[in-house]
Amino acid sequence: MSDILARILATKGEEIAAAKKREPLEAMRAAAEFAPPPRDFTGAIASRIAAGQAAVIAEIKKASPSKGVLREDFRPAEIAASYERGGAACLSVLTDRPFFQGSPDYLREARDACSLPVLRKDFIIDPYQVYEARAMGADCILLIVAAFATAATGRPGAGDKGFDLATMRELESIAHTLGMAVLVETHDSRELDAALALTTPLIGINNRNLRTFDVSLDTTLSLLPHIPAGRRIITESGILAPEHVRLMREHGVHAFLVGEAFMRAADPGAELARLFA
Ligand SMILES: O=C(O)c1ccccc1NCC(=O)[C@H](O)[C@H](O)COP(=O)(O)O
Repeated sequence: MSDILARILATKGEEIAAAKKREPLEAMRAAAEFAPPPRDFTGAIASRIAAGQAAVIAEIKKASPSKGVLREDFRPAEIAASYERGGAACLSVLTDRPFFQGSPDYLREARDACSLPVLRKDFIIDPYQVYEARAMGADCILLIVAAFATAATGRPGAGDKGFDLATMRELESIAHTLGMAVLVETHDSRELDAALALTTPLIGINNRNLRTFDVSLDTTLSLLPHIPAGRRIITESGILAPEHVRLMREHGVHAFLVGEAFMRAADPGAELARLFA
């Protein structure tokens, strides 16, 4: 357990255990029932693409393990409003505190400041976090396939193709029951295979290797031929320049998850409009 993903997952396990003591599962379930109605995350992406535009999931993150602090002047509500003006289809808000300096409050503030659907960007491995996501107002959750590698869960034998597909399916099913979308994230062909065992149409390809932090847009290009029709491909990480957008669109990828390029700009929404003009 020496790589960063393993460390994040170990910390997440402790965090979840503490949260369950503070607020038991039943209470979190009830809170999810009283959350504002979900916004249509998948539909927001589909409608942009149907109109011939890029669908941008614009990320709100203060810091990351690979890059440190990205933005000192960090006001989620203002950033969200700026993203909406700049043409974002959806938002992604980091809620992990220890590694990304995120917060559930940032998600609430961002969602209240705009009309866009919002992804809870965190390391979701337990049903409790899915209810928690809905309770804080999330419209979509992220499932990172690498977090379900049987080596990562420490439950050898629970796996199928090396991944804990049963838990992935359970989390997807809870999210869908609560009216949320699911973005399933992959980085290689084994993870893609596992992702395709879910029913969600939203398949993310992270160009960043979460263990080494290497970023290559070839990751998306190499997995493209293996994704069946009917799934929506979202390229994630390392989109920093108009030529990156052009390259992806030339290969039929029209949905993007972008953080750093926007977070480093004085006006994140204006940078979005410039990058995707
Ligand atoms: O970015 C990291 O350092 C990182 C480390 C460990 C797990 C996840 C990590 N990042 C999450 C992401 O992949 C990005 O926030 C997202 O795809 C946007 O990427 P970018 O546009 O490059 O900020």
